[in-house]
Amino acid sequence: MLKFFMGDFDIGPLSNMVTSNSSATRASSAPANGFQFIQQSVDTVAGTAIGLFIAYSAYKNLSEAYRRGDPNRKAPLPPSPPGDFLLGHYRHVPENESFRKYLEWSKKYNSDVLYFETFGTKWVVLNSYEAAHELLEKRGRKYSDRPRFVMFEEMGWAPTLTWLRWGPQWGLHRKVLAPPFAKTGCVSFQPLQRKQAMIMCKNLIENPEEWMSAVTHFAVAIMFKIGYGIDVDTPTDEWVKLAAEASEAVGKAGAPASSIMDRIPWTRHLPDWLPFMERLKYAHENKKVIQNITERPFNASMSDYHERDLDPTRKLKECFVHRMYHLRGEDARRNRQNVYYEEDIKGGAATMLIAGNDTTASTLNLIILYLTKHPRVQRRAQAEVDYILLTTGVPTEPVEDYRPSTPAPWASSSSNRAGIIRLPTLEDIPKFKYVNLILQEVYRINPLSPLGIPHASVKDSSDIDPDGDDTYNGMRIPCGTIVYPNVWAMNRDEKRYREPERFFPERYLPKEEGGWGEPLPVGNFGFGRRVCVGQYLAENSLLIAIAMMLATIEFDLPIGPDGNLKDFEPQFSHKGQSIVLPFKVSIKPRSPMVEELLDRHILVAKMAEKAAEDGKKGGPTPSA
Ligand code: HEM
Repeated sequence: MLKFFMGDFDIGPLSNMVTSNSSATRASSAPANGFQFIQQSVDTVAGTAIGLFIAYSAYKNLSEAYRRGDPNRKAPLPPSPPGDFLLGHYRHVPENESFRKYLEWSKKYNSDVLYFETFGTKWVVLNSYEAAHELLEKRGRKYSDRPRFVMFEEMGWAPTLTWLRWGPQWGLHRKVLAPPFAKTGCVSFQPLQRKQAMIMCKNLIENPEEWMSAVTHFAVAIMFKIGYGIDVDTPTDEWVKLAAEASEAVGKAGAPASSIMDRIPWTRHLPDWLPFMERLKYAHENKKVIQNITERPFNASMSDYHERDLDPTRKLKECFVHRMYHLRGEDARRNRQNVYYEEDIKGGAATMLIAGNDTTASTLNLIILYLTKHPRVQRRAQAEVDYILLTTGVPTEPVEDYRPSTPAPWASSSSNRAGIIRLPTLEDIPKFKYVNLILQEVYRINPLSPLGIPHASVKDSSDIDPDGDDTYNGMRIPCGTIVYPNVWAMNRDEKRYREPERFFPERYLPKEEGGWGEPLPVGNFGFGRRVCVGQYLAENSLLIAIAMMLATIEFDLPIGPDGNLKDFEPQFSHKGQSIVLPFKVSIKPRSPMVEELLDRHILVAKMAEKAAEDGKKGGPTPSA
């Protein structure tokens, strides 16, 4: 039976079935001896098969009619590859790297929008920027829902903005979380980001073997401070471990809303030891990790809050949890209704942590990979940083080497040819044009969420169709369909990008500056009304971190056993997020001076932070 449901549907000639059906009718009235029992069983199976065949034919005819676009019916569905009876496309969409398969089908069926269905769960994949822009951005209100993330529910998530369905609770969370991370709002976090960037560079230089921990620490320390007011001092801190475990649990959970539980929700009640329920087992095994990351930092932050609230000499921290509790207290004092419950505060802080730390760290890992593998790009970016640090101006033409007259070869001990005497600041960031192009090229070639986080369509007051179905380029998108933007495919679209597999940051420069004038990549932070809340915060973190690394560090290929530089083929994981797996890299300070420079600046930054925190008691400022 199982094989029947899972396998391709093939029921045999119709004449056999008619015969079997009539014998089924006869057998039902016959006395049951051994032989008749067998015959009865055979007939029952045959009868069931006929019933299923009729149901299947009806299903097929109906869906064919939809596909053809019967003029009396609605527009046809977008094209889709053949599927199985009942299970539809479930078995046909690969669990790993499905974004590649979707692009392949998009070319095969010559359509940028593809349609899939499993047990009544419908989804479309948008393989072009044009489709994503039209549906998710221009018709954003209709496409701002999320599907139910049944697997994540099984993992035990508190209400988090990322997974919330479209509605008042989503609106409330977004209203609270978005303003502090808006372009202007997140300026207040910049001193913290710069301090952590300097600490990261120092850790990279001191312990190059553990370079990935230094990067993780950078991202975790920022999010813990912003969310909970907790200082995460070193890469070996227990909070880093906790955050890394949670990131791994989410990262390996598979693409959001793609498990069998998401497609067929009742399967969540099946035993998790069944062979096809591995992802349910995974959800159960990782429940504790999700519980830890949601509860433990929150409890620590709350006990700090209560201590400070009772002590008139101490100021509350400028963090999300303290700010939200302070506002709750204010509401209570003024007899105002408070709509943000403790669960919401807990969920909001956990959202920031999970959505913000791993994404930033994984992007930095990719940056280090591409800088290491492309020394020409690294040299050009360093030249830009050197120029800006020394002249405080912006290069008027491409700087390949800030001191072209110095004949030192790249990767020599004298790589700090410009002899920098200061470190990048946040005011410098807008001037780092080439550094920003490197970041854009990393977004394009390796989007962290190749299929984004799925949206879903809802009924909208502007709908023409009474069922809330929508039409795009003559194709019908039924109401309630899950929508995946294939960001990976969009950023490899040959109509937009020449040689899409090549890492070439100059492609975005205008033609008169020697570039190809190509558009910046799209979709790395999502689309429309669900676009990433933390985009500006993340970009500020990334740009100051990259600039700080370029100013102080030289990345090179690792040294092989023969003493020469050894090139390598990076390995990636595409389970959930697309990340690069650990690799070896040679990390050296650009000059002995940079370590001292880092030490001095870190000390100054810590003192400034302490002074701000020890200010007189009062609630956190509204922008915190
Ligand atoms: C490089 C870093 C990051 C990347 C690549 C990234 C990517 C994304 C993507 C693809 C989405 C889905 C958007 C959509 O559905 O259309 C998203 C949503 C979200 N991101 Fe980020 N993100 C990053 C950093 C951050 C940070 C630092 C925060 C912290 C505040 C954050 C908070 C969120 C939240 C709360 C959502 C859900 C928004 C909603 O559903 O309404 N992200 N992000």
